[in-house]
Amino acid sequence: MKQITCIDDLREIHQRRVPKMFFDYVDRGSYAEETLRANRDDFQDIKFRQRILVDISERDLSTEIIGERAALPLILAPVGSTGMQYGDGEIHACRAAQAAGIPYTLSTMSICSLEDVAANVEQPFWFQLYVMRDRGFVKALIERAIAAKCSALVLTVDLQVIGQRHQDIKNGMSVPPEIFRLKNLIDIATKPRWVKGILAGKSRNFGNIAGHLPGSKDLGSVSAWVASQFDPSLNWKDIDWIRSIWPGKLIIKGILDVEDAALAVKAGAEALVVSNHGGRQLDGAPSSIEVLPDVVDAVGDQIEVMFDGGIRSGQDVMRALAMGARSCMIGRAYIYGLGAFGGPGVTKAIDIIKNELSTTMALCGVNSIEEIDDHVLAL
Ligand SMILES: Cc1cc2nc3c(=O)[nH]c(=O)nc-3n(C[C@H](O)[C@H](O)[C@H](O)COP(=O)(O)O)c2cc1C
Ligand SMILES: CCCCCCCCCCC(=O)C(=O)O
Repeated sequence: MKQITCIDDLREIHQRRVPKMFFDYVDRGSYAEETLRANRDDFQDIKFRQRILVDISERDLSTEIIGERAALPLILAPVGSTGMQYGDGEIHACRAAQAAGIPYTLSTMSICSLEDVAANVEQPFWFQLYVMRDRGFVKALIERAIAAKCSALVLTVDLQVIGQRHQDIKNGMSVPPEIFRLKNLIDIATKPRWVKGILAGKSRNFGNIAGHLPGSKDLGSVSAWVASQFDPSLNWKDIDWIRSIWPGKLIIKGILDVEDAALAVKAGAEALVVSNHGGRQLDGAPSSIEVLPDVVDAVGDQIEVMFDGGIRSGQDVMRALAMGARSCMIGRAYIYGLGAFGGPGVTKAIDIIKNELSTTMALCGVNSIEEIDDHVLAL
């Protein structure tokens, strides 16, 4: 892996090794992908102030994330269908995160179930919740997260309807995926490593939501399935209901508006994630980094503000921290590593970002995460 020097290298290998329908599901965004592009482009407008002759010999990248010590200000974001990128992908990713000393978030839409992951890792992980129409099922799901000793609940609030991903429709990325389409079969035949990895995995279907998947005869579009299952009536009052079941830390993910940020504070969440779902939902929404400073100004002293969207380097993490985020989630960056090499690829992605962050801190003359604020930026 010596030749791999950046997240883009992992992306390239992921693209070569994983069938196109699964790679595109990760890589692409919704509609015209304006927000997907903005997430990346807007980072590039943020420039650093180089500082020299500062003693930067003792740099410390550790920090606190919702009251727990973490080796880095980094969290692996919830990513649905991770186990389709690499067999038992959720377990590999969670192990890599824990070895690196950072939190891992298991998606409701994971392939490995809560129980599979809990049985195969050593420390608690976070669970991400989608609220479905069947509230009895949602309650049971939260209770499963409690039984699995999850240490935080991440409630995702920006996907009660799904933004259309054109490429997924063209590729037959339906529920379940149309792998038996001739084009997909031919593609899969050229990806023996992926097949081997998938066959080595034990989990094959969406482990958390068994009973809510369509039968093979009702094969349908992702949007039709989401419309039939996800609860579009979800609103702020439901937070109390979730709180009545979940006694632990609650993080609200998918905030892009200062008024919503204030409501998240009022709802008593421990943290919020400024996120546009990686440009996969409301196309035409601003990039996450564009709205971050306003959210931090409005609520940053009342709630822990986390950030995601477009992070592909330690420089991007530094930019988000400088703009007021306390920690960052990464989605595609670690999935590219997983698709390329399994667990070691996730470790590689985390290491790349860690080393880039460390070097960027040094060149900006800072020694600790707590020291990072807008003084590191050339404004
Ligand atoms: C393939 C894929 C699947 C995702 N699935 C989920 C999910 O199940 N739950 C969720 O809250 N967010 C999900 N997200 C959004 C991520 O948690 C995160 O917000 C996003 O990936 C951040 O942008 P980035 O990929 O540019 O880092 C998904 C993202 C990707 C790329
Ligand atoms: C077979 C394709 C799986 C589709 C699952 C659809 C649900 C979407 C939830 C995952 C997610 O958040 C995302 O951005 O994708």
